[in-house]
Formats: sequence, structure tokens, C-alpha cells
Amino acid sequence: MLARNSPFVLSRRAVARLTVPSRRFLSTKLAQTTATPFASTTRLSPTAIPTTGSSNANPAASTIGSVTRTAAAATPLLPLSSTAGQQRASSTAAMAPFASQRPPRVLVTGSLGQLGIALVNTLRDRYGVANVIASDVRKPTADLPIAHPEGPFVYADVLNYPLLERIIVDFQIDWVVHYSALLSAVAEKNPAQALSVNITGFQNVLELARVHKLRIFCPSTIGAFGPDTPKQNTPDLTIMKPNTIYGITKVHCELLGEYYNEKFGVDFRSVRYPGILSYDTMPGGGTTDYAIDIFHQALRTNSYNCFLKPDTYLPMMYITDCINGTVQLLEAPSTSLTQRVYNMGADSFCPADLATAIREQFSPDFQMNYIPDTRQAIADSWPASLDDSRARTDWGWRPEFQTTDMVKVMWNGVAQQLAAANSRTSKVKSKVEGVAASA
Ligand SMILES: NC(=O)c1ccc[n+]([C@@H]2O[C@H](COP(=O)([O-])OP(=O)(O)OC[C@H]3O[C@@H](n4cnc5c(N)ncnc54)[C@H](O)[C@@H]3O)[C@@H](O)[C@H]2O)c1
Ligand SMILES: C[C@@H](O)[C@H](N)C(=O)O
Repeated sequence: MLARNSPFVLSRRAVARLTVPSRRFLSTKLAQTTATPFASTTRLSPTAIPTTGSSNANPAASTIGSVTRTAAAATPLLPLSSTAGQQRASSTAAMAPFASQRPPRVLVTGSLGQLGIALVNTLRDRYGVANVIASDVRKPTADLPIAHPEGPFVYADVLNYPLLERIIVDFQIDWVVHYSALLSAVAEKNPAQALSVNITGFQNVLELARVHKLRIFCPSTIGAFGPDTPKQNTPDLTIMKPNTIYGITKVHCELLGEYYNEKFGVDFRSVRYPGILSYDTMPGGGTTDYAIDIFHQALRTNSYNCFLKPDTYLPMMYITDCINGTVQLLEAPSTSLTQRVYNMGADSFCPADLATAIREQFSPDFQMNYIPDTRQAIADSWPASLDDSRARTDWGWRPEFQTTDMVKVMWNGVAQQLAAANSRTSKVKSKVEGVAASA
């Protein structure tokens, strides 16, 4: 039995919201923008985005220029308080940097990925639905746990500079969270596309940040380190010679972001995320994906063929911590930052640790097989644990989920999702049987 506050409860609510009629608005908006991006400013004018009809509807919304702004006073910023197992973020940091100003207007690229959905949900809770513009190159689907489907969503290919600029101008964007990327395993299979999306896409967004004076957050990764990097407690400043195309693109991102910060004063911020675990959004093709797949397979078949060796230790983090930390850094005063790229760690585990935890806590006869593939070499080139003391000192970073918490929340979350899916299937089955019997 799950606690009332379990992540599954939120997730089901979020999914249920996708069925409300307001979803039609989203589909219409998407159809307009994908058919003829910005053919007419009237069609895509941000004023067309309703601020009512959402759970964050703000009666005090005011119009500034052509954009409906949400008054800060009527948009209470959520205190970031600890709520274990809740994917819409909350953490221990106390922060309300916009108490006397309007909230920022944020564009999130790659917003339909594993992390983008969770971040957009959280930012909309904090800044108001209409102030967070979600974007991607694919369509949002009904199975995604989007909490505010009525919120603005636009097509945005990060390789299309004029399109990005149009979005930034039309929506009067203040901050960009740049999540579009190809992850490590996918990038190794498509190096040319990875160079294009991860490098050219980032350069486009960074240059737009310079031109339009935006704050820009672009995550780096443990993949930015390489085989010569010290493995244990890896510091912020160390040898960075990655041997994957993903890692190379991320080092480029770190260095170019720092250059733009020093040379042009661009407010560039970044963290090196570990592998991120979530149960209601699926990973996009990385080396750490095993730590999510294992729960889905264990619950379906009571076994898992792991593509990494049993003792492959990697830094890992639960998505709630990831999103909380990201928001903390986004909102931190610039003066508190002593560097622009930070390690952000939580815990470190290996496949054998997860297998043991699953056996001990949930399924004593769980069967784990180890069949390492090309991802083993990638994992072997990454650190096992991170030193994130600078993030803790500079902007108050503190993770809440250790390995045991992650195992519990992942097992329960996936179990509940499977139960819900089974119950939907049996309802359909009994309906079909009912129709057949009455025929
Ligand atoms: N998930 C992790 O474990 C993890 C760990 C470290 C760093 N990161 C970084 O965090 C960011 C987000 O990762 P994620 O896990 O959500 O990735 P993801 O693969 O799940 O999502 C990436 C999104 O980018 C979109 N995209 C691809 N090409 C695009 C283009 N040309 N224009 C616009 N969008 C495009 C995809 O449609 C997808 O929705 C990435 O920069 C990734 O490197 C993720
Ligand atoms: C670590 C991170 O960058 C991503 N999860 C990957 O494995 O590619």
C-alpha cells in the first residue's frame, strides 16, 4: 500500500489531467505552430495563451507590452520543502528571489525528455503556468506525466536559430533551460547528429542568450569526465579528456559557456548531473539507463539482463533531487557563484547493489544476468563518485535521496504504474467480453 503522498498519486493525477478538455487547446496550439511556425504573430502571440483555466490561474495577471505577465504577488512561490517521493520538486532550500518582482519567463528546450517534463511541471508550479514555455521537436503524448497540459508548448528545433529567436522575442523570455541533447549511448550510434544537436544547438541558444541578455542553464554530465579523470570523489576541477562523442560535446558546452560568461557577461550556469532515476518518465538512451530498466523488468519478469558488469559504480541521483538542485542553481544570486559549472552528486551504486536491494526488500528470488555491451566501455570511463562540496557551499545543494530511498521509490512507483496499466487493460477486456456476450 502506498502512502497518500506517494509519487504515484501525483503521477496518476498528472496523467489524468491529460484527459481534460483543455488538452484540446494544446493540440490546436501545437498544430498551428508546427504547421507554419510563426507565420503570423497574431496566431502565436503569447497573449493568446490563457492564464485562466489552469490550476495556477492568476486573476492578477497583467499585460506588459504584448505579453501577459503574471504578477508575482499573486503567484506564491512554493517553498522548497522536503517531500520524499514526489517528482514535482520540493527541497530543503529556502528561496524566494522574486518576492518583490515578477517571476521569470522561461523557455525549456527538449522539454519532453526524461528531465524536461519534471522540470517544466516544477517551474510552472513556482512561476505560473503561462510563464514557462515548453518546447521540443516532437508532440506531447497522452501517456506523458505533464501536470499542466494547458500550458504553452511550441515546436522548437534548436538547430533553427531564427525560430528560437522568434520564440524568445515573442514570449519575452528571460531564462532558457537548454535540455535538448543526444545522450551517451544514442550519441555513440549517431555521432554526426550528436555533434549537431549537442554543439550547434547549444551554440545557437548561447548566442541568443548573449544577444537577448538571458540567463542560460545547460546541464553537463559525469560523461564530461574521461578515463584519465580520478575515479573516486572526482573534484570540479580535474582532468577532462572524455573519449565519447557525448562527453566531448559536453566539455565544449562547459568551456564555451564559461567563455561567454567571462567575455560577454552571459549568465551561464551548469551542473554535471549523475545518472538520473525516475519511474514515470523514461530515459532517453544513456549508459545509466540500466538503473531504471531494472525496476521495470524486475516487476514484469522477476529477472533482468544487465548491460553493465556487477561492480560498475556510477554516481546516481533521484529526479526530485535533480530538479530541486537545478531550480536552486537557477535561482541562486549570481554573486554567490564562484564558478559556472558545478559537480552535483547524491549517491553512488553499482548493478549488484541494486540486485541485492531488490532481493532483500522486495523479491528474494530476483534473477540478475550480466551481459555487458558497448555501454560498459562508456561507464568504465566515468567517475564512480563526485565531490560536490562547492555546490553545497556556494548555493546550498543538499540531496535528499540515498540509494535505499531511490530503490524504494522506484520499486513502488513502477509497481503502481504497472498495476494501473493492468487495471486499464482488464477494464477494456471485460468491456469487450460484455459486448461479445450481449451480441
Ligand atoms: N537523464 C540523465 O540521466 C542525464 C544525466 C546527465 C545529464 N543529462 C542532460 O540533461 C539534459 C536532458 O536530458 P534528458 O535525460 O531529459 O534527455 P532526453 O533524451 O530524455 O530528452 C532530450 C530531448 O531533446 C529533444 N531533442 C532532440 N533533438 C532536438 C532538437 N534538434 N531540437 C530540440 N529538441 C531536440 C528530444 O526530442 C528529447 O525530448 C541533456 O542535456 C542531458 O545531456 C541527463
Ligand atoms: C549520465 C548521463 O549523462 C546520461 N544518463 C547518460 O548515461 O548518457
